Amino acid sequence: MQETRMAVYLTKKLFETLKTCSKKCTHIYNKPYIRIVEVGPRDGLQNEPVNIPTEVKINFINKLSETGLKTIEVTSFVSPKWVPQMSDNVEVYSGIKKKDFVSYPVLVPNIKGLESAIDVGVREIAVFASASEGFSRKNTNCSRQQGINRIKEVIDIAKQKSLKIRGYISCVVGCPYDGHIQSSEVTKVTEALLSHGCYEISLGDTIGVGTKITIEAMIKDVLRVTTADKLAIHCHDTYGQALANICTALEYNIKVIDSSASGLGGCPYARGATGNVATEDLVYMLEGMGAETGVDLKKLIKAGRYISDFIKKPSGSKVNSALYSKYFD
Ligand SMILES: CC(C)(COP(=O)([O-])OP(=O)([O-])OC[C@H]1O[C@@H](n2cnc3c(N)ncnc32)[C@H](O)[C@@H]1OP(=O)([O-])[O-])[C@@H](O)C(=O)NCCC(=O)NCCSC(=O)C[C@@](C)(O)CC(=O)[O-]
Repeated sequence: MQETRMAVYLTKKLFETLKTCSKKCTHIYNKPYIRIVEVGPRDGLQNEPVNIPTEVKINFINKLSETGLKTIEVTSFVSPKWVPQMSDNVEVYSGIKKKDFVSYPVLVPNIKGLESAIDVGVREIAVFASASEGFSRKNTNCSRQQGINRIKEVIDIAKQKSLKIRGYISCVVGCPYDGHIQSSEVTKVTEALLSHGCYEISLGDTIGVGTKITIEAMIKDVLRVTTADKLAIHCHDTYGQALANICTALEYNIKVIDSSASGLGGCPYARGATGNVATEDLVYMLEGMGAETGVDLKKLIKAGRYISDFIKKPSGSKVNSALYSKYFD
């Protein structure tokens, strides 16, 4: 009798242990993977007033390539008259060490830019449209619809060359020229870019005015016409809302997030826009929430510090400021 009771007790104990173990295993082995799209070398540097030597850009990208990031947007093939900082696009793209399994997209506004990108061997491009009329005109010198038509021309050729095509939509909640943007406008542009052939749409809060409420309303509207696996979020941190807004996107199952090492960034044609959310802060937050990013934070901090030291600006990343001396002094 005594032995039977003991056997029952031991069996129960064993089941409890297995249950705990399987819970732990799920936690360890089934972490949700969040893909970070590093935009520092492009969005981060395009607005810098000082001329950054090509070699410095290449070193920065090579350091980022060593961190485990899987997507690094390296430059843009836009008009050098409009964005002089990116005029060394060919040299930057040709000069970087390209790692297997890392994608190095470039921003392309028109066929001229696409042709140059193809000539230098680019495999992935990013096209960009605006949810607002005012920003479209200031940034690309055409109306929103003309911009979408131009993108279609670019995509048609890019598809023939089997390039991957990512799409950006700027000003998804607010525009520096038109003010508040209706979510339905973002949804219309999302639908157009997806139907033309973008594999993913990055929703850009270009001037960082979004809050949980406005970002949530916008995402909900966009999700009427697509699914979360086709979306990414791109938050500038002008009002300190970027991480909160990213958490909102995560709640809606958006698992691709754009960010910029050291929090660099801003668009020359978006008055008042400051940097993107810092990649270091994003990685720290995501890993702290139990997600997997595949990024080595220590290496990332070094890459972020390399570029902010060069441009003689304090790092825009709180995590970089907090951890740099701990790791490297
Ligand atoms: C779209 C255009 C070209 C129209 O600009 P335009 O002046 O109407 O174009 P154009 O066709 O009349 O050309 C003007 C001159 O630029 C040349 N040109 C024309 N295109 C190219 C090219 N691709 N590569 C090299 N040169 C080019 C062209 O050859 C010509 O030279 P010229 O004959 O006078 O000597 C211009 O407005 C432009 O380049 N805009 C890009 C502005 C930009 O890069 N903004 C920042 C990126 S968007 C962003 O940051 C937002 C995002 C994506 O991060 C998401 C978010 O945060 O929301």
